[in-house]
Amino acid sequence: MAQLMWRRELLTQLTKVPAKVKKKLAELHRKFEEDSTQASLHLKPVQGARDPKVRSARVGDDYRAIIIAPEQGDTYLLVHVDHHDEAYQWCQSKQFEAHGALGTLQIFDVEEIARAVAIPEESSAAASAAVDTEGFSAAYPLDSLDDEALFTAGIPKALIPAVRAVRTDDAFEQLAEYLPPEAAQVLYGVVAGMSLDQALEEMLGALETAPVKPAGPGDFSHLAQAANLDLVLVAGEEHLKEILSEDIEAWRIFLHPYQRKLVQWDVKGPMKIHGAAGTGKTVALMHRAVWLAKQTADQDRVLLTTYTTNLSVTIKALLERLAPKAHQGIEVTNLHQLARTIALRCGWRGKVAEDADLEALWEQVLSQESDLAAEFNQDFIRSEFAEIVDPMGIDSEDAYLTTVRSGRPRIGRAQRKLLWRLFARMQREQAKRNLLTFEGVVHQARLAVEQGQFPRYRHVLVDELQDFGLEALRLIRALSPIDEGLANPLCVVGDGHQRLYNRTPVPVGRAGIEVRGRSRRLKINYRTSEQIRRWAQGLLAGVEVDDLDGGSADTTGDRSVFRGPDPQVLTVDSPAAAGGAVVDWVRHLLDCGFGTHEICITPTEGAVINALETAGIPTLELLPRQRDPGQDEPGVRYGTKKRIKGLEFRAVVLLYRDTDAEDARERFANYVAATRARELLLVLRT
Ligand SMILES: Nc1ncnc2c1ncn2[C@@H]1O[C@H](COP(=O)(O)OP(=O)(O)OP(=O)(O)O)[C@@H](O)[C@H]1O
Repeated sequence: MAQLMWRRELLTQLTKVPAKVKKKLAELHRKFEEDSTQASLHLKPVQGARDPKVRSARVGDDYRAIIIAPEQGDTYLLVHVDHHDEAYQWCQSKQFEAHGALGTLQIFDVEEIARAVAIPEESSAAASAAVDTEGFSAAYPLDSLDDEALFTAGIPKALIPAVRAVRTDDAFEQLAEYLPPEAAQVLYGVVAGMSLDQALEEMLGALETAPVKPAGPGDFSHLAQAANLDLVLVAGEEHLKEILSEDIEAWRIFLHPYQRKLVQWDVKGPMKIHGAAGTGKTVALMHRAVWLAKQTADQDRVLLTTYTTNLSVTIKALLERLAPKAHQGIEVTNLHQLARTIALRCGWRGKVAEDADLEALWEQVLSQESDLAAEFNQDFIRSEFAEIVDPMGIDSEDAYLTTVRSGRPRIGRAQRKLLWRLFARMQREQAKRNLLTFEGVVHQARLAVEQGQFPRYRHVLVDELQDFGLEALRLIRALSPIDEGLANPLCVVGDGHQRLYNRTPVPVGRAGIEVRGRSRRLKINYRTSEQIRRWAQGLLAGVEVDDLDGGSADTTGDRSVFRGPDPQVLTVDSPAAAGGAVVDWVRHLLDCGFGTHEICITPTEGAVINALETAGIPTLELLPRQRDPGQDEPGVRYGTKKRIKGLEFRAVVLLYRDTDAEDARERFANYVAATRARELLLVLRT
């Protein structure tokens, strides 16, 4: 039986073609599955096409589908649909080849590249290759790769001379636009200083299986197993219907090969995925949850937990779309909800302390122990409790004396002993009133699970791990079957650049979650333009960012899949001036066709919101525990930087105070805020 693989870009084209054409495409697909002889399918060679494998099929009076017929095997590729003339024009000078080293499909146009960048004569390229491989000149990082290495990196043979001619970053950036995307990614890694092997592993995620190599450039039979960025094998009628439906988003069906490998990585112990904002971590985690749920017995439970409520609400809705059936087997919640449920089910009957409760207790404790308290700054006492004692579940002097307090001001043993008296008193006062902080509830839940009062899950998956404190890590460890030796017990995902709540990085290893050898980093940004990604990354220049397990996060080779305008940075001298600038900008965006729901302002600033309302532009506050209603409810969104975490918008206004640069926490928050923007970012400095 023949197979027909579909190219990702068809999805965007499908939104523009009439329903009749989509129906014809579905018929064509079915015919392939039934009988692929070219006579029955009426595939016609395209006159004058550079690549002899190009065929066209009629899908409506004036519409043609472009199909690539294999030279070996029985896998065909549906690569384009358009009006007759445009479709023929599109495929005229392109080549379609299965790459001999990577095993992926590559589409390239030598003529187009020659028009855009100068390609040297074969002979001079060969001469320069000979010089470089003998090590005489290594002026540009790519010089270290000879022709064979460039081929191994995924460059089609016909494009090797063009790559060899590159001598500067600008020339490389220009050429990279035209290279097959996976090859461009590998070369970006090399240009950033990686060895070829490293770049192949880091950028394409070679985990353990080598790609299946095609018998020749016209053999597409192994493409389904290759690290293709943009081909999908349609699996059955339902899948086809889904692809042809209006609202299919690319993330639901096209995973980056690295994401795909992580989704289906069968591991013996806990695993970790990290990566900067927008690199598709949540998408990979959701697909993994579905993959696990589909192979789990009915009685076994799968847990997916986040730190913030808003992200868990968003994930729940996305999972329903991703897997209408399998999502029912996945429990989605956030850490505090989870901990509270466990604690309540296990008999805890207390109350979670509000900020006001804690404030009143601190005042009491500090006045009762005024001599002791006078030895320290009061803010220091409270923050030491909130950031160290409470989240780490410290309940004895010994534990406090020996705890690691990374990121906190240094204090000696004698000072710790004095401080402990205050903390112990605070804990006693809480216990008397049956009050627990959120961290305290997490601690109770952890104890209950460890004592066997609450059943474990078969698979546990965690997002926003950077905000989990030590007790929270211990809780998720206890909830997963790590100690039972079962496969895929726990998958944790996070990003040290986005730590907003838990100030002190806690390596997962400290909670007994051993991920060595099972940790991978995603590098390709799908959300944000390259310009916004770089600007946001610049906000954290000089800040040490951790990899969630005691190492540092390496952003070498990080890239966005698309480019856009530079962020606009304006200085304003008052909130009223900021309001005026925002109104002008939003009006301009609305004129360009943006919906109000696609624009977001952060943090909340009354003068700006009033200015919009006064100008007749509706606004909508992003609320806790609620999903963004999307286009159903118009209004320019606004909310705190914490609230918009986990969301994304076409355009974002970031109200930036220059003093933010002095506070590491604000720098992280600004990074999170800026990386919510997909296309446009306006930064208003005050
Ligand atoms: N393979 C993919 N194809 C297309 N789009 C993708 C893919 N993977 C992720 N995306 C899109 O990229 C955006 C970011 O993805 P996701 O939210 O998973 O990233 P993240 O790493 O969890 O981000 P953050 O840490 O900033 O919250 C989303 O719009 C998502 O739909």
